[in-house]
Amino acid sequence: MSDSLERLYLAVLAARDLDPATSRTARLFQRGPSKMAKKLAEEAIEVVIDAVNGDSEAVIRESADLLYNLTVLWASAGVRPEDVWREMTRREDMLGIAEKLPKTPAKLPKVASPRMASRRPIVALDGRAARKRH
Ligand SMILES: N=c1c2ncn([C@@H]3O[C@H](COP(=O)(O)OP(=O)(O)OP(=O)(O)O)[C@@H](O)[C@H]3O)c2ncn1[C@@H]1O[C@H](COP(=O)(O)O)[C@@H](O)[C@H]1O
Repeated sequence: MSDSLERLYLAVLAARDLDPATSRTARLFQRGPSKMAKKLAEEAIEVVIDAVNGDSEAVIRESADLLYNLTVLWASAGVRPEDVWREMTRREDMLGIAEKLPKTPAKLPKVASPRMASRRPIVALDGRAARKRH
């Protein structure tokens, strides 16, 4: 799946400077991040509605639209797909599955995953402490 997203991301980058009259992506870049964010939020809501209605075919279609709008917003924010994969790997190493880190270090597993055992321990900071570090 990441290959498809990476190909889409490159296509979005290539379309950014096309004619907004014929390219939806160029039009989104012309209208800016707030329009991109609005479209992404709309797609997320469409996925939610279709999932609640049990319409899995619609969930598939709207999820593809959601991922498209997400890659457009990534490109606009200067985020690359590999940046997101790296964060997901970091979480997977920390917790065994790619999920959000607990807010407090106390909830982190005592024993890191085998992959982490050989690495320098990552200390997960709560939001305040992390902000202070930068
Ligand atoms: N992968 C996509 C892609 N997925 C979804 N969409 C667009 O996103 C829309 C889904 O959003 P909506 O449901 O809001 O559709 P809509 O109601 O027509 O949108 P609005 O009228 O609200 O703007 C679809 O109708 C598609 O036009 C995409 N548009 C472009 N791409 C790819 O992006 C690249 C650049 O294409 P252009 O933007 O056409 O240059 C190419 O590789 C394309 O394949």
